[in-house]
Amino acid sequence: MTTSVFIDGEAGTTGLQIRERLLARDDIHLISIDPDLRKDTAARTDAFAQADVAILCLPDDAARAAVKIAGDTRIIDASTAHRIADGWIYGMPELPGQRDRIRDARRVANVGCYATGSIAMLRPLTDAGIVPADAGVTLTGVSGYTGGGKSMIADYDTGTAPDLFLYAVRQDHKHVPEIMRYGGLTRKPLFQPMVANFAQGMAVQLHLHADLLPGGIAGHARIEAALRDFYAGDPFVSVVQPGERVDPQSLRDTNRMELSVQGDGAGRVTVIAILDNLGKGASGTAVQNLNVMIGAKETAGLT
Ligand SMILES: NC(=O)C1=CN([C@@H]2O[C@H](COP(=O)(O)OP(=O)(O)OC[C@H]3O[C@@H](n4cnc5c(N)ncnc54)[C@H](OP(=O)(O)O)[C@@H]3O)[C@@H](O)[C@H]2O)C=CC1
Ligand SMILES: CC(=O)N[C@@H](CCC(=O)OP(=O)(O)O)C(=O)O
Repeated sequence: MTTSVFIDGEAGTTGLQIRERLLARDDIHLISIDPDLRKDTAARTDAFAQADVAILCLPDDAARAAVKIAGDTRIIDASTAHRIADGWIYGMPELPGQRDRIRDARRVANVGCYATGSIAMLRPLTDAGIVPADAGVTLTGVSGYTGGGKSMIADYDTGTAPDLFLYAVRQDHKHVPEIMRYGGLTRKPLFQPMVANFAQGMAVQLHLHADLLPGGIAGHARIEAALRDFYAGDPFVSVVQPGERVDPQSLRDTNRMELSVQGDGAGRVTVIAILDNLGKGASGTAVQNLNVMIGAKETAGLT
C-alpha cells in the first residue's frame, strides 16, 4: 500500500531533508506543489486534501495556520507550535507507551532538537526516581547552525555570524516547556544553549551533583543502568562508553542518538547526548513518526 505525503515547507532546511529521506521509498508517494505556489492557500489546501499524511516544516505561526486548512489529513508538525497543546500526541517514540499513541494519532507534534537529547537523558532518571521531579537540574547544549533554519544558514554562509555564541541567556528557550512535561520535571531547569560554526550536529549535557541525589554517589552507576534499561532494544538510541573528547558532529546525517555518563565517579556527573540536530532532532524523527503512524518498519528510510 502506498501512503501519500505532503511536506508543507518542502524547500526549507527540515523539509528538504525529509524529502530526501522519503524520495527513494516505493511505499511513499510525495505530493509536491509548484515552488512558486508554496505559500498559496488554495494550492496547499488541495495538496492537504490529496495527502494521507502531511508533514509541516514551517515557522510556528504558519504551522498553526496550516492545521486550519489541513482538514482530516493526519499531521506531523515539526514546529514548536503544538508540542504541549491539547489534542496533540508528542512525537518522541522512545517514551513509554508513545509508539502506540503515535500509531493511532491524527495530530503528532515532532519533538524539538534540544528536547530530544534533554528528555532522552532525563526521563529514564525521573521515571526511576533517581532524579526527583523537583530537582534543580542544569542542561547545556551546542547545536550546528542549521538549527536556525535558512536565515541562520545564510549568516554563516556569508561569514557574518560568530564562530560560537550563547543565546536564550534569560532562561527563555522555547524547548523548556516540553522538556519539563516529558522529561518529568516540575521545577524549571536551567538550560543554556549555544550555536557553533558547523552545519549539523548537537551535544546536550545534563549536569548533576549525584552525591546530592537520593541514591547518593552510587547514583553514578545507577544512572548508567537506568539509561541502559530504558533504551534496551531501541533501534536508534544507545548508551556508549564515555570518550575523552566528545564530538557533536559524530552522528551527522543519521537518526541515531548516543548517550554517555561521564564524570569523576565521586558525585559530579555529566550525562551527554549526541545527535544530529537536523537528523534525529528534526527530519529523522519526523520520518520515524511517519513510519510508526503508517505501520511501516520503524527504521525505513533511516540509518
Ligand atoms: N532546523 C532545525 O534543526 C529544526 C527545525 N525545526 C522546526 O521545523 C520548522 C521548519 O524549520 P526550518 O526548516 O529550519 O526552517 P526554514 O526557514 O529553513 O524553512 C521554512 C520553510 O517554510 C516556508 N514558509 C514560511 N512561511 C510559510 C507559509 N506561510 N506558508 C508556506 N510555507 C512557508 C519557507 O519558505 P521560504 O522559502 O519563503 O523561506 C521555508 O521554505 C520550524 O518550525 C523549526 O522550528 C525543528 C527541529 C529542528
Ligand atoms: C540553533 C537554533 O537556533 N536552534 C533552534 C532550535 C531548532 C528548532 O527550530 O527547533 P524546534 O522547531 O524543534 O523547536 C533554537 O534554539 O531556537
